[in-house]
Amino acid sequence: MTARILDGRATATAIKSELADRVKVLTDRGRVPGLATVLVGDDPASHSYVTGKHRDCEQVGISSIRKELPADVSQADLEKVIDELNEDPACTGYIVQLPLPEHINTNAILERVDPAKDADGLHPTNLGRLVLNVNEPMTSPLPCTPAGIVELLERHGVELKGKHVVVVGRGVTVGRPIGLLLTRREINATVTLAHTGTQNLGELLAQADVVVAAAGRPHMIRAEQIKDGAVLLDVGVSRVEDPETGKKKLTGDIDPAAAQKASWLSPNPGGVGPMTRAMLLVNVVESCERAEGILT
Ligand SMILES: Nc1nc(=O)c2c([nH]1)NC[C@@H]1CN(c3ccc(C(=O)N[C@@H](CCC(=O)O)C(=O)O)cc3)C=[N+]21
Repeated sequence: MTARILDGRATATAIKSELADRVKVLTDRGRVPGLATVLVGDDPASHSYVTGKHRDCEQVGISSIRKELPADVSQADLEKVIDELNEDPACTGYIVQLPLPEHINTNAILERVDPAKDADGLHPTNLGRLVLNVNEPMTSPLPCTPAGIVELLERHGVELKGKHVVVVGRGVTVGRPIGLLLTRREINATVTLAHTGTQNLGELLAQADVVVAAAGRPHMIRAEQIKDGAVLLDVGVSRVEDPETGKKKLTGDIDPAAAQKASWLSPNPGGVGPMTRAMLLVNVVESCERAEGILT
């Protein structure tokens, strides 16, 4: 068997075209959604991610604001930028690109973001609402990657009800929050959260109907570890040197050979990455709709 592809690019394109219609409704009412990005330092990967987000915005009619700060920016100066965005009516949602430099207190920055403008869904208030299940129906943003994974599976008709999902990775953006979403009653999956300290990962993977690989370890999930017909989502990315060309290339957490055994595969690139970006746009549009009283 060769896995069918969970096509994140095509799905993100479909979501963007739906969003363009909703953006038009807002714009016609005189309210243009605006995404701001805050980028600290000059990491080329972060730059290219942020550029992609601005391109997405343009495609759906969302205006965008780009703030760039030097790598040695002080905590106070970065907080000033956050305060300005919280006040700026042209910015209806924003993200602070992670990771931030070591000298910055990242949690203090994330907490300073106005929860109503939190396009990442990573503000403690919004994560707390996710735990409390109060963001049904949609009273606050969801974290983009978990929401993107659920949307990608739903739009391909992959059933999660009663399934055992093994999540590998405990990061704040994916591993920790995704179980909260997948175990909601309307989705009803069973979730195991594994990480680099898990001793019996092999046993867990052998039982997994769905594997969410989000550890950031190149090709750590191998074909022989997974069940025949498992659904695989390759979320982690690393930049590793290609031994043939000597160039750095993007590598996921799942060994490509595993695709032969899987029923569905979300590839990397082309899977969850574009979905994450699409859900960021969803969060920006919804925060604007909420402010207009269109979404309750
Ligand atoms: N505050 C914050 N929010 C984030 O959402 C956030 C962040 N910080 N820091 C970094 C990670 C990483 N991330 C990606 C999103 C999309 C792709 C993506 O679309 N990738 C394309 C390939 C892009 C390429 O070729 O470079 C794909 O998977 O097909 C990748 C990575 C969001 N992140």
